[in-house]
Amino acid sequence: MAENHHDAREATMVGRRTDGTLVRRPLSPHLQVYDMLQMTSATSIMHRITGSAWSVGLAFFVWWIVALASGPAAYANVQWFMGSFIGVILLFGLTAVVWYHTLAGVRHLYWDAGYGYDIPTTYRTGWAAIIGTGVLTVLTWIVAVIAWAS
Ligand code: HEM
Repeated sequence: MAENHHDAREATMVGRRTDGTLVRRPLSPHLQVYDMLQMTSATSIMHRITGSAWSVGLAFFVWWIVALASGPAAYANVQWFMGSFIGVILLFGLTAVVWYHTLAGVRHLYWDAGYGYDIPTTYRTGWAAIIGTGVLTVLTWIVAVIAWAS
């Protein structure tokens, strides 16, 4: 496995000068030189995915607001969909998406202030964002269900 990575890297490091002679030039590391998904890359990828998912989720929010202004029939459609099995799964997923993106965003603010760049801290804050997402998502739904039932 390690040898394959080495070969791939060697291959990309060889280039040609304008006179045709070979030259070995340094390139910044790319995907093929990493052994596995690490906390740094995994949390970064999830931040971008949740940012995109949040943008899509906003379309549902707009649907809800427009329906609210359009009258009872339009609003009933939204209520029906959001209360369906798929609607509830979607809203639950969106809750997790929004919490993760926000917590990872706060992690960025911490970095922007100049802290938390060492590997152990990166792992601690990464786990905090992941576990925090689970806890806050469940708490949000407990509060929502209590509010709905009362
Ligand atoms: C309506 C709410 C939001 C939407 C739709 C949204 C969407 C996005 C998207 C699509 C990206 C990826 C951009 C890219 O990779 O080119 C992104 C990145 C980012 N978001 Fe959000 N976001 C929202 C709220 C927030 C909040 C509340 C925070 C902070 C608490 C935040 C912090 C960040 C940061 C720091 C990045 C850059 C991450 C990086 O450089 O790797 N976002 N957002």
